[in-house]
Amino acid sequence: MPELRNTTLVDAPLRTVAAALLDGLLLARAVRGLGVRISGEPVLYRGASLTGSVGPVTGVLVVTRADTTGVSAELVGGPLPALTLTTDLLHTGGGTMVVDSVEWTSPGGPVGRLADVVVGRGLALKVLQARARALSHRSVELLDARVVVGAAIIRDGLLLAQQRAYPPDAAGRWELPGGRVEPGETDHDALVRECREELGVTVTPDAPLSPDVPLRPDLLLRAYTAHLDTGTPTPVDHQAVRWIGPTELATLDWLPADRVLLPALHPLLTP
Ligand SMILES: Nc1nc2c([nH]c(=O)n2[C@H]2C[C@H](O)[C@@H](COP(=O)(O)OP(=O)(O)OP(=O)(O)O)O2)c(=O)[nH]1
Repeated sequence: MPELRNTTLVDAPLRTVAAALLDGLLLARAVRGLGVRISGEPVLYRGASLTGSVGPVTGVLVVTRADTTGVSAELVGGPLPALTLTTDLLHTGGGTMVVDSVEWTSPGGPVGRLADVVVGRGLALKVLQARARALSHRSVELLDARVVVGAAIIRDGLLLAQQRAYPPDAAGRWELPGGRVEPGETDHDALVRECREELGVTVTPDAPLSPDVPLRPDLLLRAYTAHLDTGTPTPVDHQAVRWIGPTELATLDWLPADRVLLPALHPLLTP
């Protein structure tokens, strides 16, 4: 199976580069001008799909891994050969090493193999290099982003989720309790304050749950696991709050960014 690799050193911590990698529009922006069109969701999560086309040929890439170690995606269906795109992140003393690799099956026959070498490899390398440049740029942008903290409060194997009441495009969708970190606050301070204001409860935050998730150019979501110390969660500005189990987790209409958190949340819940 032919394979192509591209390695880039990004001058940002692994946590920031992992977040930039989850930007669903990064690849689409990177390949503009290369004759490749990509569309998809604003954020990459396990199970998300991206549609790519080169000329009249279209394929669907499905994300199979999106966590702090990197992202993988596989091309499914369509007339194109089987293709796997893998990006691994490695912490180094001088930044984050990004190792991209693409593996694919060659089309059959001598003409197919020639097209593979001339067209396939050339295009794949250009796409990888353009994506690596876009990733560096997005990582540097995210270094200055404001942080929205989210609390994954688990009790008796259930997760506390809250349902937004506004704005109209988010109303009815589910999220974790939390909000923006104010200047001078730590992430933990902000989580404790937001849970008191939004739900009337006292919580103790613990460790980060998953990679940071990019929300906007200058905003990212950072989720922490947390314990409920005192109080009964009562919605103040939200439509509802609910304790949910592992089965319900996948069926709720979450905000898009929260879909990234589901694989990390699932093992913490018990039926
Ligand atoms: N608290 C919280 N916010 C989330 C989650 N996922 C997610 O995309 N967000 C978004 C929704 C909001 O746009 C932003 C939180 O900002 P905020 O606490 O100031 O809420 P807000 O509605 O007043 O903010 P805004 O969008 O009106 O600027 O983060 C989540 O799980 N918890």
